[in-house]
Amino acid sequence: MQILEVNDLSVSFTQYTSGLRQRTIKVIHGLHLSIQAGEVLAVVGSSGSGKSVLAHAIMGILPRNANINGTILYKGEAIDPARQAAIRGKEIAFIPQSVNYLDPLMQVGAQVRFSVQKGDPAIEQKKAFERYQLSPSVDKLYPFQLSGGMARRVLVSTATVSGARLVIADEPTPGLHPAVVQETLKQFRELADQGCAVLFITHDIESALPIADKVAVFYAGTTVEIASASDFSGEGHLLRHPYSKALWRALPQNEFLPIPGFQPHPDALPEGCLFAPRCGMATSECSRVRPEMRELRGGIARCTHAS
Ligand SMILES: Nc1ncnc2c1ncn2[C@@H]1O[C@H](COP(=O)(O)OP(=O)(O)OP(=O)(O)O)[C@@H](O)[C@H]1O
Ligand code: NI
Repeated sequence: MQILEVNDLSVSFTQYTSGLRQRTIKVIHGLHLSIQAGEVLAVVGSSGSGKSVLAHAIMGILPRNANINGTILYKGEAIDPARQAAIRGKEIAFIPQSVNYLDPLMQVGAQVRFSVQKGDPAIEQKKAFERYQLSPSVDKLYPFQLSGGMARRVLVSTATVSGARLVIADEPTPGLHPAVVQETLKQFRELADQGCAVLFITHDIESALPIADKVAVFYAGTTVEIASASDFSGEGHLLRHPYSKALWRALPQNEFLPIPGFQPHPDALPEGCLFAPRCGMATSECSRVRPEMRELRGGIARCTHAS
């Protein structure tokens, strides 16, 4: 069953520059992706590629100056702001990139109990605290009394006790102890195995691969490839898009080869393929025409030359 489907999504922000002059920058464009029940989709890509904006668009928590086009379907039904508000925290759980999303005026144990939808709130909260190595005394603390790592573990607890059908985790693990990272990843896999769909945004491809079914590679505001996690192996020959291959080869445990050049800024995107200025395979056609996503060897890639 398809839990989440994003079709031709674009997000732009209107900003005031000098005086009353406005400018609009499009930070997500032409984005398609879907997640089935039972699936973990990892979303990777460099800083500023639009991963958090996508998460916020799905949750319905973008700021007021955002304009959204395209459709977001949850269980086959388009979601509008009213429905997003109704299912947020219940059917869709969110682990935000910033720990500032915790309610500053509520003790954290109560926040976790408040999220429990099935079973006894006190028991479920206790189990989650034990799983994430939070001592019982943390129950009565307020968010400002927590370290960054503890606050992250509280956020993960909140999402995992919620019984949500879709979990969106935006970089949930930086700064956490390796054992807690492993526990969190294991929990995502278990949630998916119980029928949940998990969208897992991360910088760490390597640690996401063992639990992910698919990987979506973001570049400059859109997906350039969606591949099976198993395609990320060896020298990356199974990957389709030159950027995914370059990203894979750039990992220290692989060839540690940096990618020359920079990701373009949203207000200065190249006319053709977004990656053409940095791509060794680029031809003159690549600088003129922006490729659409196309199916290729069981995955999807946005590249004219990929084979
Ligand atoms: N409220 C906003 N107003 C204007 N621009 C924004 C706003 N929020 C995000 N952006 C821009 O949108 C682009 C995508 O940002 P986003 O936070 O989604 O990146 P990201 O892929 O999550 O990066 P990171 O890996 O660093 O978290 C960036 O260029 C960012 O500056
Ligand atoms: Ni982000």
